[in-house]
Amino acid sequence: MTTPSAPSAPNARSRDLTVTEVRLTPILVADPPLLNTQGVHQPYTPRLIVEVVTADGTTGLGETYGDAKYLELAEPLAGRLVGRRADDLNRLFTEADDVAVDASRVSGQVDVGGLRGVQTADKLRLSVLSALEVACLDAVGKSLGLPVHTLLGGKVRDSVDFSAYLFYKWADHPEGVTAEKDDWGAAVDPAGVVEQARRFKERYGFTSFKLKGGVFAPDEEIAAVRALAAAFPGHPLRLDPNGAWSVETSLKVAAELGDVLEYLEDPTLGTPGMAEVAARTGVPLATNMCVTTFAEIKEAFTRDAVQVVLSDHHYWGGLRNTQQLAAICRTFGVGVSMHSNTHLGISLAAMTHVAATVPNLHHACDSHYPWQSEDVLTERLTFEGGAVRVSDAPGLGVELDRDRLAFLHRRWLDDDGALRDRDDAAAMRIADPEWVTPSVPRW
Ligand SMILES: O=C([O-])C(=O)C[C@H](O)[C@@H](O)C(=O)[O-]
Ligand SMILES: [Mg+2]
Repeated sequence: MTTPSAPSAPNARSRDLTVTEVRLTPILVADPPLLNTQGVHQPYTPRLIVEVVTADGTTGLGETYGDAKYLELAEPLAGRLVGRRADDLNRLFTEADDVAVDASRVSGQVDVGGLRGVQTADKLRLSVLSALEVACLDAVGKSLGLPVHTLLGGKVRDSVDFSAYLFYKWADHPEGVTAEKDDWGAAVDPAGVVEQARRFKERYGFTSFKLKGGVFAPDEEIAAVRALAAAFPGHPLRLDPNGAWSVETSLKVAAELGDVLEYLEDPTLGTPGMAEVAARTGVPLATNMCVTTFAEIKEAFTRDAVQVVLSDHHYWGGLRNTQQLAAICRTFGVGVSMHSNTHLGISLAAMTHVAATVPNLHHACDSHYPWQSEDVLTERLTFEGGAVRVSDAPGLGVELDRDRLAFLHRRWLDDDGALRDRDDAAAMRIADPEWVTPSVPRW
């Protein structure tokens, strides 16, 4: 018997995954005047771009929130990564618990900008670690010639469905505010929402629609969803007022729209309220506000408060935690979908890789990406038939455009600090000086 000759051993240097440098670049990216229950999006929103460089010369990319509270943590957490291998992630996450979080950043209350549930020290750390994890996985994948989904155990689908994320919006940011012009026009009534949906479908092929609600009185939003149902019969529809309604209002909306909604998202704030609504309606409830940490799962699932959890690798702490969340949901018979804040192509690529590995992802994912005219990639990701193809290229399969990154970083440097923290209520006060974040329930 002949012994097959051993495959040539990889050049050890070419596989040295020791992290030698982590580059953190805060940027400001253009954002249209999208309305939500707290106010309106700023003309530019902060994001943080992370580059992890390994000793073999590979650079991995990650992206997360860019507000000051995340930047403060990014430096010390990145420091923990330098000198460690990029595939030594479990220990990084464990040791990250020692990194102190400024107590003034942790209110224990619902996040003021971004509507992502309660603020905790752990969640702040995880929001930064997620970008480090994604950048490490990108670097490891590039170095080994493997796509990120393979590092996560392999894809179970070749493309990931996304839904159109409809917003009430103004045509322009308030007069006098420096902003990029967008070509979507205004959407402040049912006809405007239907027109926006039509354009989403034409441009990207989306076949399901989510309307961000909590902006107008519930009857107006019910009328908008009814108009969508009439214009797009049979298309899954969702409405998300970010907890702006009382239990009784939630039940009224559920009764009126029950025949056309795929699910109602965070109609009311908090697990007890969601549980009460869920007990009194057959319409499935989804959340990215009352289940946003592992600690919140037990109460919500045992009370049957939510039927779908919208995962988000940013605040859940990365792609592997997203898989763990999906496994817990599967155990409890709870559905999984995906939440999105304003994000760029690095995050869309990361979302697509992890979504491709989750067997029980039965709903189209949210993505703000179509609203972002700017990116830091050499090539934008595209939606075809409402879906993003899962890349089989090494790592995430995306490439950084350094000139674009430098341009968007320059914008951040030039800002006087007014835009470096997302604050939708402050942005609204420019148009309406009397505006205060509405107390909930608003209706
Ligand atoms: O599903 C959600 O709740 C969101 O996407 C929250 C976001 O912050 C959205 O409301 C926004 O960007 O205005
Ligand atoms: Mg939501």
